[in-house]
Amino acid sequence: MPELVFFSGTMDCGKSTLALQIEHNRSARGLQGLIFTRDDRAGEGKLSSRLGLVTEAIEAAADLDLYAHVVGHLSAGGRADYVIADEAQFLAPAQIDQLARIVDDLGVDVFAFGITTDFRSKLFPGSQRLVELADRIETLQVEALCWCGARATHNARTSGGRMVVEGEQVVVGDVGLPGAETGYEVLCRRHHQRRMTSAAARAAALSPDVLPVDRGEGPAVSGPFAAD
Ligand SMILES: Nc1ncnc2c1ncn2[C@@H]1O[C@H](COP(=O)(O)OP(=O)(O)O)[C@@H](O)[C@H]1O
Ligand SMILES: Cc1cn([C@H]2C[C@H](O)[C@@H](COP(=O)(O)O)O2)c(=O)[nH]c1=O
Repeated sequence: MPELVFFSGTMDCGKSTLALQIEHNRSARGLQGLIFTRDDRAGEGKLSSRLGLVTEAIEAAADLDLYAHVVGHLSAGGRADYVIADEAQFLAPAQIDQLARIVDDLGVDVFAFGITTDFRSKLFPGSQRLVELADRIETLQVEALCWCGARATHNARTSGGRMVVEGEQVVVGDVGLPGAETGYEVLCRRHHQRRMTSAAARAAALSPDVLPVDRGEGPAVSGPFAAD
């Protein structure tokens, strides 16, 4: 049975890498897929992974009817054995319905990849629709980690290094750029709720207000993986 599968996780957990692997394994066996993406960091019409791989993709602009596009491709004699949709959180809910229709009316597997929640831990509309419609939701197996060592489950946005909780839902950006005007950091829920990024944790550990009294028991533990 063809399926609509939603591979979800935080930023930087390997979604695009998995999309590229699925594409590679299927095309290596002679299958032909259509790859959609939207607002990839590498630029328009690209599906890119932080491991350095990138492939051409169809930019799924807001007004692109994904179902009509696949039908048009088939009508013109093209093949579509499967469909990949990366950055699916940016798709409109109607476009997710179109993905479901590709599965149900055309009998084609659709693999969608995206983050579920935004920097305020609110659902993206496209991800909400995927949760509502997907046959299966798969959580990525490679865990992205919070600075404390716990599994990262939430995406924080930083502005000039400080976590922010107000702003536009969509701002394309990357993790690992703490000084950037807009950056992102993955956190566990506890530290997302407390707005404690790695920089904030480091600053708190260095603050004289919270320095532990030295009782001659060795160095105080601070930084990543320290208990807070
Ligand atoms: N230099 C590196 N060496 C090994 N693995 C890396 C390196 N850089 C990134 N990765 C892996 O790539 C993952 C991010 O992959 P990517 O597909 O870009 O994530 P996503 O699409 O979920 O944002 C990281 O979680 C890590 O496992
Ligand atoms: C949390 C959050 C993220 N984004 C953007 C930032 C990136 O461009 C993508 C996620 O890409 P990834 O391959 O999963 O790392 O989404 C955003 O626009 N708004 C947010 O709240």
